[in-house]
Amino acid sequence: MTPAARVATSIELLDTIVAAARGQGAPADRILAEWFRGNRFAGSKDRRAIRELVYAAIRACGPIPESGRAAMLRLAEVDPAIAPLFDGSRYGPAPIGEGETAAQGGIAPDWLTQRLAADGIADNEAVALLDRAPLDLRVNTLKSDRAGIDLPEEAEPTAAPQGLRAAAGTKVEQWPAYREGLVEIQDTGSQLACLALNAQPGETVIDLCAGGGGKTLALAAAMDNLGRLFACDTDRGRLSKLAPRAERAGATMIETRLLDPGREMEALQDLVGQADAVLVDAPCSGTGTWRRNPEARWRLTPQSLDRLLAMQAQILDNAVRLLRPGGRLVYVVCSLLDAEGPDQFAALRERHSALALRQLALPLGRERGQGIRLTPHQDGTDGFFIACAGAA
Ligand SMILES: C[S@@+](CC[C@H](N)C(=O)[O-])C[C@H]1O[C@@H](n2cnc3c(N)ncnc32)[C@H](O)[C@@H]1O
Repeated sequence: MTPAARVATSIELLDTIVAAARGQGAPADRILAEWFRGNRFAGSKDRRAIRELVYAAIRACGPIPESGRAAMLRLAEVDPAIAPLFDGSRYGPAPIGEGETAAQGGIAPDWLTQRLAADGIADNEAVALLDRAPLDLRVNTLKSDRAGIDLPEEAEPTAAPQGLRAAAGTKVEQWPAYREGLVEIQDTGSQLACLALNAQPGETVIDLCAGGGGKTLALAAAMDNLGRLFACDTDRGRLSKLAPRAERAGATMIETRLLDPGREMEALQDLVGQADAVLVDAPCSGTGTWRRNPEARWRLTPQSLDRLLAMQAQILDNAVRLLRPGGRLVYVVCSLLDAEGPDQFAALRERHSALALRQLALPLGRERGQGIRLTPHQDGTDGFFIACAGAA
């Protein structure tokens, strides 16, 4: 493909991505993967270039753009290599018309940019939300450890006890160490969220929003496969990804529980008052993960945020019921909005006055409200809020 044809294709893909974001359709990654599958004439260099262009254009727009072309014109404003490719060539985009307008730049839709700024995420902190994420790994202590592992490529230790950072684009999935479960791909912030729970061998631990089990696997390693570890989620598809991952990681102790939304406690009755520790990695707006998922900022609305806030409060109340006396709860969101983090946690402690604040000692992050905030700018991790409370 010519460079101009790649731009034209990227514009078409951006049209699909914008429509999907408006209608809560497929994520950008899936749209790209499907296009690549159906258009084999695009070689690996074309695919890489198109992916780069599409994501650069998504990052360059703040609010959702009118069209793929407007998004690409916005990229042309910040990348001088793009405008000359609007050359009207056979497979290229039409020349830029006089007075044709580009999409608006910025960090996010205006309402969201303002909310983040009010919550202390402005200037460099805001810009860093759209950086490219590094590739972080966690060495699985069920099979190896950071000091002893032999990897095919360089990786620097991170602040997480078993964390390593590889060069972006490293094909970790092709490493024998990955296929054999010695390393997992996991952001340093996620690793620290697991560390905050301080899960110990022999304990009863509940990962209440386990999803595909990224954090569950880290908890199983911390517990050395000893004790009881429950991975719960309302999403059957996500939860079903855990079994093969657990097998690869040698995590043999995990029991999964599929929960019915709105009736979660029915599947958890036998665990009421039993847990030494509950991790609530709650569904959230994901404002801290835009580095990986920049088009997510076009999907969030004030209404969907309100729904998430209600869901988080409900899940936290469920978590409290699972704690044994003296048990602990760690609340995690990969969001930098105070409403989802510090305010949600403070409201939990107001509803349950017997919950005592537990201080966290993490190697990264700064205090925010009653917990710790990690940010891409300050900590080089995804954005997180993490807090811990203990039952009387
Ligand atoms: C942030 S994700 C979890 C990610 C996961 N812990 C990991 O590390 O990969 C939040 C999860 O909460 C789940 N969820 C949504 N509503 C829930 C509910 N009422 N109870 C439990 N889990 C719920 C979602 O399906 C989603 O998988």
